[in-house]
Amino acid sequence: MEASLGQKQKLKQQEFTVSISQLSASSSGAPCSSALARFSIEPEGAQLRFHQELEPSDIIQVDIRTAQLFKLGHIESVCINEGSATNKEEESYSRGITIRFKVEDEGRAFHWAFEHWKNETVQVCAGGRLENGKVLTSKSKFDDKIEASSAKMYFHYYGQLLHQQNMLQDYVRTGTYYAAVIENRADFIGRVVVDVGAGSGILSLFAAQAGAKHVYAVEASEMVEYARRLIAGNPSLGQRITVIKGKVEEVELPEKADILISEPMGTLLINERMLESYVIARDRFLLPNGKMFPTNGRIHMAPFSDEYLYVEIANKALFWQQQNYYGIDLTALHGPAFQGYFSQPVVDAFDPRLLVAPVTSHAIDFTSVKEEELYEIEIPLSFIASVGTRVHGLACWFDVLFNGSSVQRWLTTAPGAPTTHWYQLRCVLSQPIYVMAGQEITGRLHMVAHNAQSYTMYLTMSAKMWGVGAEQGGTLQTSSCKLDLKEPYYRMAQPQPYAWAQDQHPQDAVGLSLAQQLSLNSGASLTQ
Ligand SMILES: C[S@@+](CC[C@H](N)C(=O)[O-])C[C@H]1O[C@@H](n2cnc3c(N)ncnc32)[C@H](O)[C@@H]1O
Repeated sequence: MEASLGQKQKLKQQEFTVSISQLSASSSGAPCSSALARFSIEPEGAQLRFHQELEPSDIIQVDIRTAQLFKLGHIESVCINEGSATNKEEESYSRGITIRFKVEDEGRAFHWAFEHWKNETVQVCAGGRLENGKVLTSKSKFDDKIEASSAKMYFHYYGQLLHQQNMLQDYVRTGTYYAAVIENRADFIGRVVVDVGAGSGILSLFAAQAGAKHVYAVEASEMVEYARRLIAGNPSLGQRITVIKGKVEEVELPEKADILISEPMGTLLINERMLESYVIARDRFLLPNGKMFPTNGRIHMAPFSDEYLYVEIANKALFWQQQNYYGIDLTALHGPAFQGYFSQPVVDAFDPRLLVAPVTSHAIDFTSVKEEELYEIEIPLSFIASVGTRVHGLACWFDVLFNGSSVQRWLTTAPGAPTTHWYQLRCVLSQPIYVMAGQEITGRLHMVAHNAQSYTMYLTMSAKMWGVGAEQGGTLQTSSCKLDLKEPYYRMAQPQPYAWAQDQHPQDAVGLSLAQQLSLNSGASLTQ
């Protein structure tokens, strides 16, 4: 079944052997006959034709754009359409064709193919008006909010095996997923699972290992071809996995899921805006009270002090202080260049001893958050400084929880924990603030989603009045910055265990080529 789906792009058709009988106002209860159901692309759009074995000339043509398919039972469906028999006079009444499949899986595949080819028609008719007056649009929720060029680069990136390998080789990540699934077999055994953004298909295979009845692996990039191969190479698991190419915002599935599994986390949890797709998949495919793996996530934040990092960033703009660059004074651009460097969040693994106050957290419950709530995230900040120091900005990281029925497992990207390919993220203030031990630091982190699958970050941090006059309120110093989460500064060459940071300062790892930075992380090239 998978092979013929895979070849569809080349063959431009897909076939199923079924039994059919026709129901209509004028002919009821016609006998069942064996037929070849063929989906194909014709000049007028995608078509479904039934070629009957006994009367090969009697072809029943179904216009998928207007037809509807309903399940009658495990192996029986009905297709309601306004088609015509090609060898007969035009008939203008609606009719039903009962379709019987040999096994349930075949019916499931047929339903999937029907919806898939219908979508294909929608693409062909993008924005066009159909004869029945319905306006079809190819724009999905994803297309509405994401710039086409961003999506193209994004799915191109994930279509390459090397980037999937990079994620698979993050053993903290993949090992935690494996443990969370296998330790919670009870949540998978006999269940229908949807893998949201399946990539290589690894999580679908884990779900099948844990005893899932059926897994729908939905993936929008060209990685589906490799996922199919990987799944076919593990046949005992693969027979319970259907790979579906498309965006979770657009594909149709033949049944609802008991559990969703996904790895939608980008840098700082929210980069790439895939959490929104996870939430849309929940609303489209998950049964009420179904489970989500992961179930919820938290963004953690704390002020940090890192003189080396600050000087390193400030020094990057020194180039623009040259007054005689081939006879040209560059200093007019020093200001914007300086601000530009400080608008890049820094991604690296830092020593948690750089944190200067206890952590504050922002929780997101994937099972209940509304998609729109992820468009703009506002986090009030309030910390008590543990030491007197210069605060250079806000350090951030995240974790997610797999809230299984048997075991609760956290995947953390915290500083000091084993390093993941997400590392941690730091927003560096161009104007550091001075604090005394015990002084309150307030502020806010405001993140606004943009159509290039990331966020603009607005950070404000203030040191509250201290000592005499403090009772009047008021702030002593305030520093703000605007950053683009899509343009981080990747500061590390290789994923390192945390032990690295204890005897060697992270600053030693600076000066990477762009190529090195690109190979770092699943988010890296997306951000260039
Ligand atoms: C971070 S990767 C995870 C891949 C795989 N699940 C794993 O854990 O190794 C996210 C995958 O989701 C896919 N993806 C992102 N948004 C999607 C969407 N809206 N619909 C379908 N696939 C999507 C990407 O192409 C990518 O392969």
